[in-house]
Amino acid sequence: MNARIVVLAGDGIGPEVTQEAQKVLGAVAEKFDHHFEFDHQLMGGRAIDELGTSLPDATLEACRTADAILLGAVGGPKWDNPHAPDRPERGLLALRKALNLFANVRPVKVTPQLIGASTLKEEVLQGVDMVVIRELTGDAYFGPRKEAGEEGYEAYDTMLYTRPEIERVVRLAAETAMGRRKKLASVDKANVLASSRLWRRVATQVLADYPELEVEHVLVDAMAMHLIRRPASFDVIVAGNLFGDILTDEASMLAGSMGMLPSASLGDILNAQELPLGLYEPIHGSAPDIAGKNIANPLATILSAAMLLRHSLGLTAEADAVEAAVEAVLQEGVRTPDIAHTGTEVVGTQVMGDLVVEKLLA
Ligand SMILES: NC(=O)c1ccc[n+]([C@@H]2O[C@H](COP(=O)([O-])OP(=O)(O)OC[C@H]3O[C@@H](n4cnc5c(N)ncnc54)[C@H](O)[C@@H]3O)[C@@H](O)[C@H]2O)c1
Ligand SMILES: CC(C)[C@H](C(=O)O)[C@@H](O)C(=O)O
Ligand SMILES: [Mg+2]
Repeated sequence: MNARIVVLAGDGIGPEVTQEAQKVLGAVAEKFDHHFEFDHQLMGGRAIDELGTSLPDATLEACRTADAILLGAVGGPKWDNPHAPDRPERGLLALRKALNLFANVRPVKVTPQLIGASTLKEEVLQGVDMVVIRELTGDAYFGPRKEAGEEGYEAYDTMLYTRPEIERVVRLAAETAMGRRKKLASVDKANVLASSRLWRRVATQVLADYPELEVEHVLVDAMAMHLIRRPASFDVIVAGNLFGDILTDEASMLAGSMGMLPSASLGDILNAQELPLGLYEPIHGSAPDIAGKNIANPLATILSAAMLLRHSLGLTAEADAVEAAVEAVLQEGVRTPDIAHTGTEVVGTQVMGDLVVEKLLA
């Protein structure tokens, strides 16, 4: 097949990890006889530096017309000035919103080979295999906001959800659970927040259509605890934008590192007539502390590329092959520093990418 993949490398380790994912996608094209065009576009901090805006019009247009989008990460201390007119992260939020990518799918799977990389006990990690579906275009991220300004007294961000916003993401989570172990946990803070009470009411109504599902409503603070106490008991978790953001960084440590969790940001896939345009990105950020050192773990981005193959290009065998190649490399005890433990061989970002390619082409 022919596909145009927009690559938004971004800032910090973004270019380092997307380079490895592109290498792997190139190997997929070679092995399976596809033609992928990689269309590099500016977004985030570099776009502010070069074009004065975090999401240039040309980038948005290239994304809209692409078959899929692969993103590294944006942001960093260079652009942290609170008085600057634009921020790298704003471009990412604007892109998600413009493409109506309301569901951020974040699978959390503990590979047996990585249990040693975690600080948690083996019996807690055994069998962890969940999908967190994070709502991505609502909540405090997009509600009415007031910045304080230099001498400002107050500032606020409003947690705003509407019924349709909750309905569509909960339905997507329910359908996902129906195709898995039929368990769904919906996260909210309904004991305190009005938006969460609406979330719980709407979720309950939607889930009435799925009597086969085993449903639990969990308060977000308790969820933070349950995630490390009984992670294997979760199948699909659905949460609002902010709670989902925080809980998945926590959940990444079940898998061993932030460098292991991929994600797919999708729109209305339940009613789609054709393969959906999606944005695929690791859940981690631009990791300024390790940028430019060739030590970042590229696997989250490589696994995001596998999700891209599966969801936006419909290439299931190819996606499986990438995931199998990653597993094979881990099986051999090769690790980037973030997931290294006793008895493993430590390699850099580029060698990790090369080894995945090698396994893929073997
Ligand atoms: N999607 C995105 O573009 C995205 C996501 C999260 C954060 N950010 C931005 O990134 C910047 C840095 O944020 P942060 O430091 O809080 O979070 P971060 O995710 O960049 O880093 C947190 C910690 O995890 C480590 N880490 C992250 N990815 C790694 C990888 N692939 N391999 C090995 N270690 C890895 C980092 O070294 C750091 O110690 C901020 O500007 C933030 O807004 C962007
Ligand atoms: C950088 C930031 C806007 C982003 C978010 O909060 O959505 C990040 O943390 C993520 O998880 O993708
Ligand atoms: Mg995050």
